[in-house]
Amino acid sequence: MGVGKSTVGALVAERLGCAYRDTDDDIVAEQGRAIADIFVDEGEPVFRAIEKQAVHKALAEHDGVLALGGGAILDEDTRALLAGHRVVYLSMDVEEAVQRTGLNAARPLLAVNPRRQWRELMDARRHLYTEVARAVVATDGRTPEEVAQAVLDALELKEA
Ligand SMILES: Nc1ncnc2c1ncn2[C@@H]1O[C@H](COP(=O)(O)OP(=O)(O)OP(=O)(O)O)[C@@H](O)[C@H]1O
Ligand SMILES: O=C(O)C1=C[C@@H](O)[C@@H](O)[C@H](O)C1
Ligand SMILES: [Mg+2]
Repeated sequence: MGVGKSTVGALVAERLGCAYRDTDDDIVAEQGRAIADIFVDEGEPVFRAIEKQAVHKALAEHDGVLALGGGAILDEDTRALLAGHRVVYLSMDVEEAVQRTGLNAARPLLAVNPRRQWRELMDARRHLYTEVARAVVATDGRTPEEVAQAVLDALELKEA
């Protein structure tokens, strides 16, 4: 969460000359409300069901760079579907995470105690991110442009 999936995803797409899409944006557009509102109104399980559908739709329709929501990999079917794709896990340490996300209420799962909640989430998820990833790219101390270049290098892709 807040590692730069949207920022870096858009930059990578620009460099490759392909389309960029973000499943969080798809969900907001389709639902006509913010992600935080879906969490508050209906709870996380309903959000995850909406997210699963959005990710599967985007993977079927879209050809280019796709940024996923941070929790999309919690779903087993989604992880199986991702196995056929060049998945990049962007990583960062907790201090960088707190700096990038702050106390931003738009990220409901970090709204109360960001440092502790981020650590707990990562302890529960790290193995899943690693499992689906073809490449792991550390983002700490790197600008978004440097991260985008590291992604292209890790996937052995050339700029268009
Ligand atoms: N490499 C970087 N260095 C410093 N700041 C960054 C970097 N990448 C992104 N940021 C900043 O961190 C914040 C989060 O970035 P972004 O929204 O792209 O993350 P995200 O992974 O898409 O988050 P979410 O999980 O909420 O979708 C933004 O303010 C962005 O400008
Ligand atoms: O990591 C997560 O669980 C989330 C990440 C965001 O991209 C959003 O999908 C939402 O805030 C949940
Ligand atoms: Mg994002």
